[in-house]
Amino acid sequence: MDAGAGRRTAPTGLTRQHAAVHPGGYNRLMNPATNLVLVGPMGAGKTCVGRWLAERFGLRMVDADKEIERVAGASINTIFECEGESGFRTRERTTIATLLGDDGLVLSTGGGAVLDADNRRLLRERGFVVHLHVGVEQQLERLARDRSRPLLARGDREDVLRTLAAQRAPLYAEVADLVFDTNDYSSTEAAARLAQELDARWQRPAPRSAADAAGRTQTEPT
Ligand SMILES: Nc1ncnc2c1ncn2[C@@H]1O[C@H](COP(=O)(O)OP(=O)(O)OP(=O)(O)O)[C@@H](O)[C@H]1O
Ligand SMILES: O=C(O)C1=C[C@@H](O)[C@@H](O)[C@H](O)C1
Ligand SMILES: [Mg+2]
Repeated sequence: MDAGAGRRTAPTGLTRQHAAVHPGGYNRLMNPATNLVLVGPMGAGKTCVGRWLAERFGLRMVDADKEIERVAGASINTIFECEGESGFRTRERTTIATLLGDDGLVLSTGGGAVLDADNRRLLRERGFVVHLHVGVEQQLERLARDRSRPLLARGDREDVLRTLAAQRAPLYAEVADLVFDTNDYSSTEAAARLAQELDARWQRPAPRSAADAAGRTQTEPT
């Protein structure tokens, strides 16, 4: 379900920028990370918008949830059943740390990745972090037919989503360099508008040359 499902007419677009100074000393507005990290609630579009942005910016798309499933050889539902949420969170922490060892990524995180303080620190250190926002009403529409998110099976969906939103809002705010509200856009519109914002605001370094990537300087003999 996509293509503008449940859109309202008034475009709200952007957003807010986070003017905090990074622990490393530089202003977050000039954060020169080579990785783009997407955080936000379930159904914000981290996975589908991430794919589009990776293509647009020539980056490698990685999705933490999918990587966890690949490594475990099991679905997120099964991991929750067998190991509980805490087992899933342990896997999530390891996976994010491993993935962020690399450069030139779009990393789409799971909705609860920000719960862990080590994850929050690493996301900020290793990426330009975009908080994709979505409100609970839109989440309910976008995820109406979804059965792959175990937290949504824990009770009344709206109650669950409102509780998670209240708990997590300060954590998303803590890590975000940029906040982008997706409520009024289809996933492709959101991706295109966010890409424009990133062109203006993300001071990403030039891509490494093939020689750099291979660990040589250009003057060395081949
Ligand atoms: N802007 C949008 N408008 C309408 N539908 C959308 C939008 N963004 C995402 N969707 C739809 O919502 C569903 C969930 O999207 P997606 O999987 O990208 O969310 P997510 O942020 O990655 O969630 P999670 O945290 O659970 O991984 C998909 O069916 C997707 O097509
Ligand atoms: O919001 C959450 O805590 C989750 C979101 C999904 O992306 C998955 O990571 C998992 O279903 C948990
Ligand atoms: Mg996702």
